[in-house]
Amino acid sequence: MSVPDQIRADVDAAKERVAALHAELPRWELVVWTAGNVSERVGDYFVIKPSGVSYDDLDAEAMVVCDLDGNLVEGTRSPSSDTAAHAYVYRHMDHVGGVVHTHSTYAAAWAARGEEIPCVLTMMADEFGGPVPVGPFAIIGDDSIGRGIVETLTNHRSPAVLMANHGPFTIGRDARAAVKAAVLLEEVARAVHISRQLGEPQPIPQDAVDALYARYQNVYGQH
Ligand SMILES: O=C(CO)[C@@H](O)[C@@H](O)COP(=O)(O)O
Repeated sequence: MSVPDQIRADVDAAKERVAALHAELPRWELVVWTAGNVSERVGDYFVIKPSGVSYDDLDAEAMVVCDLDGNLVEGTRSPSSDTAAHAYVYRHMDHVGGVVHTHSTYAAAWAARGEEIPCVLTMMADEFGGPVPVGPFAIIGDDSIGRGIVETLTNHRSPAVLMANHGPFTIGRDARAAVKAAVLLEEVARAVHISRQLGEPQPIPQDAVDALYARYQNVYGQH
């Protein structure tokens, strides 16, 4: 099988982007071995990595394509073991164009405690719009993880969720935005963890969180 001709070029471009973005996971020390994955939506399909393949071997040609039910439609290897979770998110969150899953150390440590990361840094207000929430414990193999991600992030500002006893999933308008959220998540998870070792981090007032989030989401960057 393969994708419809009218999206062939878009799928091929997404394969290049998603392959390159997988290299960002070891670059920012968000993964060990093969323990992380990135996907990007292309119409009624999404591009994702093959399961268990070294990041050194993940080029555009290695990427596989699935439909929104998580069925493999293009590629010679099995898709990521988290494909069902990515697919569930795409089916139930129309605005999401990219999904990332890692087991990054500090975010996983907060997930192991089932504790949300409090909004005590301006970087958290900027990128997450408040605390980073915890999602329910769910075992890989069906829609449980995807359902937990969607239930937690629907109507929530955060693009990241700490799945209890597991690790972070992030979402974005595209795969790059989801990777960025995963990178900043691990940074704030580490900083708040370190802060709490020496005292009690101080929450940012809600009006300041709202102002910082609005600026960062709508003004920050090149214009
Ligand atoms: O933690 C798990 C499996 O338990 C996965 O998220 C991780 O190993 C990545 O798996 P894939 O290589 O994407 O299949």
